[in-house]
Amino acid sequence: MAPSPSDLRFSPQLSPGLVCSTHKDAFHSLGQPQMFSPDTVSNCHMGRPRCLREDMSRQLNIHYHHSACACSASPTNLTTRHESPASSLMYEHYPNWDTRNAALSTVPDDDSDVLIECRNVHKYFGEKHILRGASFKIRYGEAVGIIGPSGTGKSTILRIMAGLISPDKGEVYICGKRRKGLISDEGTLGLRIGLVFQSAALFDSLTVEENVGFMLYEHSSLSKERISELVTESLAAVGLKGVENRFPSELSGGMKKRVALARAIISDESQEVREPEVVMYDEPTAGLDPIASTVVEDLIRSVHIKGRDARDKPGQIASYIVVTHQHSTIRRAVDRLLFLHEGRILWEGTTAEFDTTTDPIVRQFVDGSLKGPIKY
Ligand SMILES: Nc1ncnc2c1ncn2[C@@H]1O[C@H](COP(=O)(O)OP(=O)(O)OP(=O)(O)O)[C@@H](O)[C@H]1O
Repeated sequence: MAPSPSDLRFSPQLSPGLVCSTHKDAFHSLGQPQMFSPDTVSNCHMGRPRCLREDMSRQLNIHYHHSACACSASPTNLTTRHESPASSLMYEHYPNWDTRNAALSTVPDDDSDVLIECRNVHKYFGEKHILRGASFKIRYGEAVGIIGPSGTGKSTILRIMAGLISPDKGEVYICGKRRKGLISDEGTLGLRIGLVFQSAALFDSLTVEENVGFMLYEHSSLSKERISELVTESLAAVGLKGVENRFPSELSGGMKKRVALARAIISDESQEVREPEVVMYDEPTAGLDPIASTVVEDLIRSVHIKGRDARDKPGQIASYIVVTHQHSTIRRAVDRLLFLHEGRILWEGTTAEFDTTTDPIVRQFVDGSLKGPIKY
């Protein structure tokens, strides 16, 4: 039954044109205080009160533009959280946003949780046309696997999403905003992206502590002591203790992967706004024995927002993407799969659908059969 106005326990006054920084949607108040039920309010991934969805608003008989959703935060609430006026919050995240036209945004309502989108991405290496129109979306809260035959461009698409290389054609959108250059060329896009390389890519001449805290030592205003504490916390989250002073050469392969993960998840607490984070793992279990693989697969799950880390605290990673060839990793560490073939997404579905698909190419991959359309 739809709640009646008497069920509503608080009534923040909405500010015309205020943008929900999570979903880039805007609402226009109708010149009157609007009523919201606490039931409709939850925290978005930026830690801010989250949008009301359109269906909920209909139920509550709240009127606003049909394609927009309403951020339930009051200006006061936002001011308190971010120490900036609500209006400047909007410009901080969406400097080109036109408040008059905000509700006419073409961003569809059901794409409001898309963190990364690749649209028709192409990449050449010399004469080789590797990516040939890869298009897909990564949504908030997802655990996505990218699979497919060798050399089809899986690592390349990760590096493009991470902003390490540019596409030759097509676009990458980060939280709805088009990425224009490489990660080093641009300021914040509202999302942190971590890439954990297959090799772990640790600096051999630096200790574990220096490796994990590298970005903070280089770029944050935090004290050395505080960074050291954060490094210890980050290592604890991946189940490592007392290894701060070791060098990478003194670690096993599985430990190196954990250290690389700790480096990906450490966050700069001196930043005013904590952005959500997507972590990408390039073959995280390659070269590990089956038990070490299981440990890493569970670790990947544990630092996700739907998991609990080694300290039994909720994970911080909004979404993650795993490139893998390992069937155990496909089944244990991800929920949705993208099958990349000849530079395009040929198939996508859940891990359960992967097992039952009749697509001949994907089927051959599932079965590991030599018979089928894929020839080596
Ligand atoms: N920097 C580069 N310069 C030239 N060629 C490259 C470069 N990076 C990748 N390639 C080529 O692009 C193709 C795709 O490479 P990529 O590593 O993305 O494939 P993959 O699907 O991840 O393969 P695998 O499953 O074997 O790891 C390969 O032929 C590779 O040799």
